[in-house]
Amino acid sequence: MRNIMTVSQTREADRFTIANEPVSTIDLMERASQAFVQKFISLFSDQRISVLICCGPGNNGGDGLAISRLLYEYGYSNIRVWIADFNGSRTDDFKVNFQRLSEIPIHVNELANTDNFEAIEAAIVIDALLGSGLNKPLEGALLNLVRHINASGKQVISVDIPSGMPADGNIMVETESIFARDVISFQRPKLSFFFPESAKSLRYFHTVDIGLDETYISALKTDFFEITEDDIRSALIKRSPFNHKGTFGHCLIFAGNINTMGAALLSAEASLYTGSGLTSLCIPPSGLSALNTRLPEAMALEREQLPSIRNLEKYAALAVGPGLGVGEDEKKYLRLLLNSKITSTVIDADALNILAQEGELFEQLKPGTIITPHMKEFDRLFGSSKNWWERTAKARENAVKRQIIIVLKNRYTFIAMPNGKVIINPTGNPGMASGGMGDVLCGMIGSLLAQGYAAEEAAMLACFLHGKAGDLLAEEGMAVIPPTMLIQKIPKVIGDFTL
Ligand SMILES: NC(=O)C1=CN([C@@H]2O[C@H](COP(=O)(O)OP(=O)(O)OC[C@H]3O[C@@H](n4cnc5c(N)ncnc54)[C@H](OP(=O)(O)O)[C@@H]3O)[C@@H](O)[C@H]2O)[C@H](O)CC1
Ligand SMILES: [K+]
Repeated sequence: MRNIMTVSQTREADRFTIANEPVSTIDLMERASQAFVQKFISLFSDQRISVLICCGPGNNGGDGLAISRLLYEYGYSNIRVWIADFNGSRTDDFKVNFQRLSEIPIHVNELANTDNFEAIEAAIVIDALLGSGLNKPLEGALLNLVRHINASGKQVISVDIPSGMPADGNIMVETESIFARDVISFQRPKLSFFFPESAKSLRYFHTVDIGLDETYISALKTDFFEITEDDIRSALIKRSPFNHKGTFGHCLIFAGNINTMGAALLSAEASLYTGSGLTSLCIPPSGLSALNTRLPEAMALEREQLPSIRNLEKYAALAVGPGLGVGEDEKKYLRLLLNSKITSTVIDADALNILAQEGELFEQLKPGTIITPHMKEFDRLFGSSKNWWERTAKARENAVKRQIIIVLKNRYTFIAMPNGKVIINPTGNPGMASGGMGDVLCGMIGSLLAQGYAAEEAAMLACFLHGKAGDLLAEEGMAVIPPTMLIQKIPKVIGDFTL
């Protein structure tokens, strides 16, 4: 896991690195600027491109000045610099870089404290106005400059973070900032980049290593972690020669209704392709011929038969909810299943909507149960929130209080764990935004639970592999990814990490 630092922890890591490496602050700034420039060159290799670098008075601006000099040294000659120093005091390292820049022929314009800014001619704007030192919302001339840059329609590349964007996740609806196409962020992504409200401030982010002490950083106590490929490699168990279908468990999926049988089929197919030894799908009779035709590997269990089954614990895991409906029969059977001896459970979609209506059933969830709400389902369960920061806080609080795992689905899914940590899944892409993707995820989680993975691991693995399968398809040129196509990719993704 890669821990995500807060701004104050980044400052601590700075201080530790400066004292212990040791390295001077000005050399660290140079290193950060070099790292930025290397990434910039990989994005824009044409040295004739015109670049305007907008610098504030702090160290973010100091980076901007160093970046201007370095770009010039790398052959980018069409460079101009604007300094927006409206009332802030210049930091020492800003002053050093200002002096260094004066020794090379780059046009520097110190902007007056006014709202009258000249038109931006350059093709690219590098935004080094404010970084992680932001301590209040933008206002006055600086806010107008930010609006002027945004209105120019030019491609903006931000240094460390879009100016005006708070870094630690609590982004208010009214927050205004630079809108950057790319952000080149130092050492770690900022927590805010993973929150949906970040969409108004940036499109892509890249993280560059500036040589802060990693041993120190990984020992910092943080609440948010990002899943890495190494985590997946070490968590996924390789199959052994003497394994048999019994080794990989039996997943029972309770899903589907007359008009939403497809959701049940998607979950069952995802369970099969994720590797459970056996998959049974519990559906109404109207879905039986579809199941037998489409998924010969899966077994059918008619819904009405549920009460007569004495040994439900033969199912190693239970996945409930996709396309289920919220009628009285569904409520009755859901209650029966959640009260059964099956201990590994994932609850999705309509089963969550039933829980939102049946408070006492929700209160009785077994420890280690996984719930997978999207935003609307989450708000139905836990009440509305004014922003994602508040919603995430509620997810953490409830995961701890109820000792359950809450998979709060989004572009970057947040997995709130019973120990209070939030695990962020980095995989996935906009091509996956279609109905049915959640049903696939639910089937994958059920399958991993059936195979014996602990609930925390099953949630983390399923989210990562699900997004990764989508990413592989995107790399193959798929702009739109139908869930059935994603399912086909799951065995390959698992193979990439285990074979
Ligand atoms: N380890 C690293 O990641 C490194 C990062 N570097 C770069 O340093 C910046 C952070 O630099 P810092 O000087 O701390 O802060 P900023 O440049 O972001 O801000 C400067 C000052 O601006 C004032 N401020 C804050 N909010 C506003 C606002 N809304 N409007 C106007 N002015 C504002 C504030 O000063 P005050 O006097 O108001 O307190 C800030 O202090 C980081 O982002 C990186 O780019 C290093 O270069 C290398 C190591
Ligand atoms: K910035």
